Amino acid sequence: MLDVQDLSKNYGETRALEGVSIGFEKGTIHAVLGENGSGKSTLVKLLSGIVMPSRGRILVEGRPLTAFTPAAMQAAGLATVFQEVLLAPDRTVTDNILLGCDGLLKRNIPRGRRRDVAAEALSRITATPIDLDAAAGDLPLAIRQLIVLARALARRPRLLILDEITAALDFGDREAVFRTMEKFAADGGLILFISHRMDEVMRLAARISVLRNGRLVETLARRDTSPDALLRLMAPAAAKELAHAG
Ligand SMILES: Nc1ncnc2c1ncn2[C@@H]1O[C@H](COP(=O)(O)OP(=O)(O)OP(=O)(O)O)[C@@H](O)[C@H]1O
Repeated sequence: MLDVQDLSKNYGETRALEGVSIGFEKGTIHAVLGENGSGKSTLVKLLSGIVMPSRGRILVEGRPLTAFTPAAMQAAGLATVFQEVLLAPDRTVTDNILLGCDGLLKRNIPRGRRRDVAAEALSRITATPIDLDAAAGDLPLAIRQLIVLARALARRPRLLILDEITAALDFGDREAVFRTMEKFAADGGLILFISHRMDEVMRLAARISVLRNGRLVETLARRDTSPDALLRLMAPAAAKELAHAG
């Protein structure tokens, strides 16, 4: 469904991503693991059209993308939820969920239906009651995180990129978000899941790609690996130290 081939990004002398090739399959939760600075955010930014690749290709359903802009990525069916919660603080929860939906979708939602569409998107990811008319900026971080996830889902993407989104969530909301992720994949979508948390990765991901120093170390099936083995792939030196300390 999504392939990156020889994908590279340089910032001056820094090789943030170097020759990374990964095939992502539909109906899968695919995790990308790596230490700070390993290139995870750079991969997400490339797939979101925020930065241009220095080299390499991105293919969706076998077709190489020719434009690298957020609009082009959205048109190809990708939606990203970023680590930093980006929303319009003075606008209502409803406005924020429908904000950025493409023009077509906006025109298709009559005024009176806007709140229903927003409520439906939120109900898919949380049982927490959220005031749809509140200014988004006045709400706690966890709620704001759910709003940006609801916004991504309202666009009905085929491919959802989740970049470290669970940190702010409490247990109940996190479980609700996991169930939504599993359903999204079961319905044939692809989730690219960026997380530091090994427990989340081992629980959710069917496939795992490990990055180190901007390079792909390996892509493997979860059933063929273990947290210890993944740690060794992510950071061989640290894993050795841990083993000695133990
Ligand atoms: N805009 C930039 N200008 C210069 N160097 C950058 C820029 N963005 C990232 N880098 C460098 O590229 C490398 C990869 O960074 P990246 O943010 O992709 O890693 P990461 O795995 O996402 O880390 P983190 O978990 O801290 O977000 C790092 O060495 C980083 O310092």
